[in-house]
Amino acid sequence: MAAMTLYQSVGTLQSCRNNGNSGLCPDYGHVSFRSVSKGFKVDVGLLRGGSFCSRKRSTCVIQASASQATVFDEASAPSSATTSDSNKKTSEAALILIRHGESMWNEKNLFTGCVDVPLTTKGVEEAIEAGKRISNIPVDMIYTSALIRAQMTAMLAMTQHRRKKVPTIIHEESEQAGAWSQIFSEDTKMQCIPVVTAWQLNERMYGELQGLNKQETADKYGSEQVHEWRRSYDIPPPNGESLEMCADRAVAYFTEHIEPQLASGKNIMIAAHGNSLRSIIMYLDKLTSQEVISLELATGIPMLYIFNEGRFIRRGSPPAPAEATVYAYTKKLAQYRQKLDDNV
Ligand SMILES: O=C(O)[C@@H](CO)OP(=O)(O)O
Repeated sequence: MAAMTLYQSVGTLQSCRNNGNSGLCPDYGHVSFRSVSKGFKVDVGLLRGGSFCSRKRSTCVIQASASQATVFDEASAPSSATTSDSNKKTSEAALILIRHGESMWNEKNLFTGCVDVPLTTKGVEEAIEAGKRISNIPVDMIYTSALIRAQMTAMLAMTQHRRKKVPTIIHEESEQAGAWSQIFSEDTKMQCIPVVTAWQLNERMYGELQGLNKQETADKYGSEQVHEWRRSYDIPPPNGESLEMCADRAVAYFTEHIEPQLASGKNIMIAAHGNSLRSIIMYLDKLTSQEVISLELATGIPMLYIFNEGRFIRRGSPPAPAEATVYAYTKKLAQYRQKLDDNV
């Protein structure tokens, strides 16, 4: 597809429809809009990452290929942006969040929490599919929980990345582990992506619900009680962690370790869990303890944020390569993708 890529002239976002709200779209979900470029109309159909649409006077550049079109927002794009994986010239960086693919206990409908179970075949496929969605987005560092389902997801997703860097787990559990996993070639190091594993990103500890069947538990205690344990902000399951307690460690880890990397221009992927990611999204999107109740994350669907000038801008989930949709890349991300296309 590389040769088919073309840049059309700057167009103006003319209308944006979402629940009848012309010109103003929420940060979530898909929106459809039409863009009018000088002299000709372009119907670009679906747009993901509604933050692009939130400014009525936004201008966009349309990059079209035979299979898929991408759109990026000129207004938010620094002109000095480069196409390197890690851009030190601007503070913009990509943050990808992925909930692991289906695990063997998701399949059996068991409360899992911190029990360390692997992915199912479906989960493996979801992780690979997630990788295809982010295969054009730069990744300089990966953070995963200490649990195998998140680590499998990160590794499988990266097998699909077009840059073909190798995710390499950092072992710092002992001095010897660090020493024995050293790489002695600078060139090889440049082709590696460090993977940091952190227990703080683990799923919330589900206490005495771990290993119980979710349906049977709802039948026994009532679905309202079980929903409260599963989705409320501050009510913990018996001897387990509430979302608030989970946030105390997951969000603290994010702000202490991951945010500084983003601020230095590093593009980051985090592979973690339904509830540890809910707590991080609550922080990123400034959700209230009421709003977070209805936040549900699907397995294996990556979500992209742009970190710019200390702010997190939600961009939704990048489309799979086969999807005929338009995605609101930033200029920097569009240039990165273009560079990958040029090197094919
Ligand atoms: O069992 C778990 O650990 C979690 C995620 O699968 O369940 P829930 O959907 O209740 O957050």
